[in-house]
Amino acid sequence: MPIESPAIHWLDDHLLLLDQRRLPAHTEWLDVRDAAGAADAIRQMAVRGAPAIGITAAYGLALEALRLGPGASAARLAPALDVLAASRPTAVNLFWALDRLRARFDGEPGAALGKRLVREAERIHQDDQAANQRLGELGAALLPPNASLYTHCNTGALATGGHGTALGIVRSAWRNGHLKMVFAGETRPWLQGARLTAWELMQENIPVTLVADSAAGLLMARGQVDAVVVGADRIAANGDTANKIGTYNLAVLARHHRLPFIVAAPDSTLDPAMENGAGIVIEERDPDEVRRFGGTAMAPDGCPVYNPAFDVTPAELITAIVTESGVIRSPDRQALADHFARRPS
Ligand SMILES: CSC[C@@H](O)[C@@H](O)C(=O)COP(=O)(O)O
Repeated sequence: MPIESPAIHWLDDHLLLLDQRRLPAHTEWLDVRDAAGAADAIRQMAVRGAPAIGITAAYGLALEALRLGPGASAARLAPALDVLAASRPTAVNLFWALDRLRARFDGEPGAALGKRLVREAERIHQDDQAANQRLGELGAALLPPNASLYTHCNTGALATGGHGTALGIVRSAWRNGHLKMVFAGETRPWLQGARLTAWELMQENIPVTLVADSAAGLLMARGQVDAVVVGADRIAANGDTANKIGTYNLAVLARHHRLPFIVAAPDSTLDPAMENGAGIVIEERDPDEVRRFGGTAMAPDGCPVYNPAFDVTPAELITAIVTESGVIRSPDRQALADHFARRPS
């Protein structure tokens, strides 16, 4: 049964992806037919956000197997796996999803292999939607009544059709009547918060106020924020968390103002093989993302630029990590190990 969601339409032999580089109001679809097309969509951020990247990579590999038909085999899929794995480095969900598909290589090759990969990709997508619902409810239960939240980047349902991760908590809090306001940081340089989060919340009449990233400190100092809620791209075994550039700044501010700093992510974002945040590869992107926006120059041509797409928040600044299988309070190596031991396999 093909899955239909707002931004990823799986149509058996191709994948339609809503192009997130544009304002969602200006809907444009990308028609992806193979693994190279899926990798391109991920690299260019036509599809973005850690869980959506994993889901798209899974469908991309399944598409490749369908394209190979009777010739599909582990050996012939190896180049497609490599292309997808090289698309973006930071979000672990990409590698986790490819591993889940690789685990289905054993068994009959050819068309049967294609069917197994399609089923696994659909399962990853469905599991993610269920995980979003659950973690949204668990996270909302941590908030005070009538909460004003600050969020960063876009962690929403736009890509996967789920509830969202940090925005899953926002949605659940809104449904429970516990949400007063969401401050959405615009998230320079790519402006995911301004373009996507603000749009997404406005569609559901959830109260949102867009702010420049640099306004966060004043808001907190003036008592207008009760908690900061963000997503994650990779969480190391000690709880250090990679997320969109600017997240670390918010965690430092939240600690100074004694505000809860909550990270929301599915279990697929936990990377027990990564000792700590120092080992996480931080993607660096095109300097022109900082120098220009759209067709407009924002800085002198040729101005040297440093454009890391993510940063790492040390675990000691995080109040809780919320996944679909539980809340990890005061995350550290032991708390993460306990979470892994407790969660259903
Ligand atoms: C959607 S889960 C959280 C993160 O993936 C999100 O905050 C983020 O950093 C996305 O980065 P992006 O570069 O837009 O893919």
